[in-house]
Amino acid sequence: MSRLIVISNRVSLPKAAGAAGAQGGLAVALNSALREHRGIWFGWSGQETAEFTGHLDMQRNDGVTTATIDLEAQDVDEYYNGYANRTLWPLFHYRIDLTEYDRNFGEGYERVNERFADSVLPLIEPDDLVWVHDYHLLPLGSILRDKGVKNRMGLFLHTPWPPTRLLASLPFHERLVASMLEYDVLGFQTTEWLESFLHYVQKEMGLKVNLDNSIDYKGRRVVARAFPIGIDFTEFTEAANGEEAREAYQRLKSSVRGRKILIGVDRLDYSKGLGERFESFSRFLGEHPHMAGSAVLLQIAPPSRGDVASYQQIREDLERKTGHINGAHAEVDFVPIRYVNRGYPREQLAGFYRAANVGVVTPLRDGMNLVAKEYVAAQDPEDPGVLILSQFAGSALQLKDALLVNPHSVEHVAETIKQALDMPLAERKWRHARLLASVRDEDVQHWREQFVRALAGNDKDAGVPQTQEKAA
Ligand SMILES: O=P(O)(O)OC[C@H]1O[C@H](O[C@H]2O[C@H](CO)[C@@H](O)[C@H](O)[C@H]2O)[C@H](O)[C@@H](O)[C@@H]1O
Ligand SMILES: O=c1ccn([C@@H]2O[C@H](COP(=O)(O)OP(=O)(O)O)[C@@H](O)[C@H]2O)c(=O)[nH]1
Repeated sequence: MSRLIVISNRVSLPKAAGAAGAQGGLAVALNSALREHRGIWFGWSGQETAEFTGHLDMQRNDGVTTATIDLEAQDVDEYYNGYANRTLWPLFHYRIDLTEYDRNFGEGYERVNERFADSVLPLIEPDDLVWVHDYHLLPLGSILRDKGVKNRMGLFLHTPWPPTRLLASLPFHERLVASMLEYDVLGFQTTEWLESFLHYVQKEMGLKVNLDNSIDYKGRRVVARAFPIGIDFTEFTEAANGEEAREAYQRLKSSVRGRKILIGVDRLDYSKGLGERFESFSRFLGEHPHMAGSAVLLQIAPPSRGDVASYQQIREDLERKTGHINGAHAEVDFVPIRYVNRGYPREQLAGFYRAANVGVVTPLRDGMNLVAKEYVAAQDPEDPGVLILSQFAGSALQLKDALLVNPHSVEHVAETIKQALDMPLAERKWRHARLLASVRDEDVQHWREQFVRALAGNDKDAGVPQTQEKAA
């Protein structure tokens, strides 16, 4: 079996992990994938230095070998806060109004991708498979090719891929996409993002897409497929049955004194639709006065990317909105929205999910959304909660038995909250059983095996998830 070199923007180091839960779905998925596979995980340490040295910090923790570099402040500013999170992230989440185009960001992005390439190069051996992750590193494969790397290389994009007309607003978009065609495998979360990508290469680059969705480019064949990411189902269900989860469950249950619980768990990001969610809950409370006082929304929202202005703005907006809604609906012994700006370890989250009657996952756009899958995995099958899920999350293509909503429609989400709280046990059970089968069968191991098989070049039909195929 070939060794795997995994490269992502950030590597989650147990020692440097900081606030629990702030790491997001990518780190969670890669940690569990790498524990299964021999190899190295390379990326940024998350630390800033005065000057870039290229020093590699190698560590072995919990069965995973990591190699990290520090970046200098200007790199972090222009590459991570700049091009990655002020240009590509909003654009890929259809927020052209928040997308900033700044020449320095583009230069910083290219400089850091070069630095990544130079630093990881000595670690790559001839038979290694190189697996690059996400929008931070789209041109890395092409830079490595220029430096003589002949290995099989793949890219997995964790975010949506935008429609062609949106992407065309990005200066030098052709160059960016052409650089991606130096990979051997391009993986997307869903068939929807895959189709957008293929549309772009046909319409903007005039390339032909073969029947198996491969593209012939400069004498090489690039395979493009959907590989929906999953959770580590076994690990998560074990956590959900553990002592820490039980304590968290009790703590939450006893604090609400018989009221129904709705739960949201999201990085504090404008793509997660938190403002619309709070409005919907407020509308529900206003429309059903007899139920006001009998349901609580617990929103866990660890701060994310706090140096970026749009994230500071959404934080302020949500604080104002929560204060306003709580002021309007609170009683002396009851506050309807518990808004918590900190992260929790997943063992505790599992207990909170299990205690909640309704999981509210309503992003305006999301590559996948692992919280939706974790909520399902944490339920008691004999008395499960109900998942309300945005039709614009990648996970909606698999979790079709959730209550699918349009998160922009406050009316629709408010009605769906009522439907979820009123749902009879029999319906809750059959919906949950189907959701659970999908979360269990298309887990993170399945995702990794499918991608690595395609990367190794010995698959014929890998990567087309059964449930998504039916939807397409
Ligand atoms: O590293 P950060 O800037 O703190 O952000 C955390 C991660 O956010 C994004 O996660 C995506 O990956 C998830 C797993 O595939 C997926 O479920 C979710 O829909 C995506 O938004 C980002 O893409 C990652 O690179 C970040 O690490
Ligand atoms: O307090 C928290 C909040 C989130 N998470 C984890 O962060 C991940 C979020 O992944 P998701 O795909 O939902 O969204 P992303 O943040 O990657 O956009 C999930 O595994 C959550 O369990 C966590 O461990 N603690």
